[in-house]
Amino acid sequence: MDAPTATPGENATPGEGGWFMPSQGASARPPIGDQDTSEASLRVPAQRSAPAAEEGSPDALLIRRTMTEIGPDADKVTSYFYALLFVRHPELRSLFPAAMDTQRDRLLKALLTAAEYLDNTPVLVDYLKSLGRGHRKYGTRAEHYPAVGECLIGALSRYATVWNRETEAAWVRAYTTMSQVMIDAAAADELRAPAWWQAEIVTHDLRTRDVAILTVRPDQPYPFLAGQYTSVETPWWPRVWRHYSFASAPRSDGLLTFHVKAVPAGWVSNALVHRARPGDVIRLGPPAGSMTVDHTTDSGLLCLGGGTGIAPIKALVEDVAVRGERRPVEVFYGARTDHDLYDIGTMLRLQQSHPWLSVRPVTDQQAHPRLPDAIRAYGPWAGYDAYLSGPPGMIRSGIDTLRDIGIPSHRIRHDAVEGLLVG
Ligand SMILES: NC(=O)C1=CN([C@@H]2O[C@H](COP(=O)(O)OP(=O)(O)OC[C@H]3O[C@@H](n4cnc5c(N)ncnc54)[C@H](O)[C@@H]3O)[C@@H](O)[C@H]2O)C=CC1
Repeated sequence: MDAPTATPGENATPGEGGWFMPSQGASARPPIGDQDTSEASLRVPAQRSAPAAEEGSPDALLIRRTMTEIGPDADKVTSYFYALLFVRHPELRSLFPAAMDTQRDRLLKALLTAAEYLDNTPVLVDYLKSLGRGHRKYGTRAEHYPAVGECLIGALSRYATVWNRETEAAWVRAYTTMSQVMIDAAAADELRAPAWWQAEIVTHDLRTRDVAILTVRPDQPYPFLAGQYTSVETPWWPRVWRHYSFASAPRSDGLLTFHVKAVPAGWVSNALVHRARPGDVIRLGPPAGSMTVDHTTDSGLLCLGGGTGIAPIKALVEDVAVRGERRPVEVFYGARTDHDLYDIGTMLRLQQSHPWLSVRPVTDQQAHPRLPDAIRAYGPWAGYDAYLSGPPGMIRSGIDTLRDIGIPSHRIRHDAVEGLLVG
């Protein structure tokens, strides 16, 4: 779930949620969890404030009212939805992971996103197109959408306080329109890209006890932009997908790099860090995300990368270097301790090669994060575009700090953080 945000990481980047979304993940990613949380959470249209409850088209008001009503029963609605789906359409069960526990909150998150942006067509359409393309890797087909819609409405109608013909009609209209955008986007994507890529692990470099840098070779060309992320499925957890940002700009040899941190309950991350070896083959979904460099300007880039969040920041730096641009790029690389600065050597080498780049490591002091605040000691930052990547808390406080020092919201880019979406 990726959206138009100018503000996401299992190094994971923020998360993908779906109407119909076979992926697991604890909540709130991006931290969203496996970091599972991590990955899940971040990807949503961030940086826009939610409309006031009373604003909007009649359908949007009805849909938001249902969402508010079912809020306290969100878990029950989701469980009931999947129960209906698998009883009425048992053929769809195989599209989902064996363990559904972590999958369940995805549906509601996607609904919340859609409900929030119902009247913001460009945002919603971009979001749904990305979702539609991303669903191809699950084996989702056009004929599955009506089945999902029927069970969704069955679950909502059971738990909404007010459910009448008007409410149902609003949901049917909204679901029909939205699912058609997803179906069309998937069909268009089918003409130009595979549903997924196989990628062989060529190197596996364990940098700390729990962070590994993996380089993989896709089986066919994999077009993407620096700053984007993809979803990854390992052979050990079929149909469980997690998001990871690309840690390099596109390379002439076609190889892709990921930084992965194993986190408690992070199935995919743990497998990638502790089990994966060169020769193993993983699957990749399509690229997504809008935290990319605007090459139509020469503004400076102020980049904050926390922990494995340094991965897409490194890709952005490489992107600027490849283009031969000489715009100032200032990177603040945050970590809990010096030991956690697992890629500082690479960043300092980049700094040595590029006079326009400065890299400043920032470590916590007595367990207190110093990352967003550290930028106050430098600057001025007028004229800079800001890029944030790391844990959700860092992104949130980074946004506050950046706004506080006068960087307007439209110049702050990051993958989506779940909390920002609903908040
Ligand atoms: N595109 C993205 O946004 C990406 C996000 N990530 C996410 O980054 C995270 C990395 O995890 P770790 O390496 O364990 O990071 P970590 O928990 O060790 O923290 C990294 C840095 O962020 C700071 N930080 C953490 N929480 C903060 C808060 N509430 N306020 C201010 N600063 C805070 C820490 O002080 C440290 O400098 C994961 O959640 C991962 O999903 C990873 C890759 C890409």
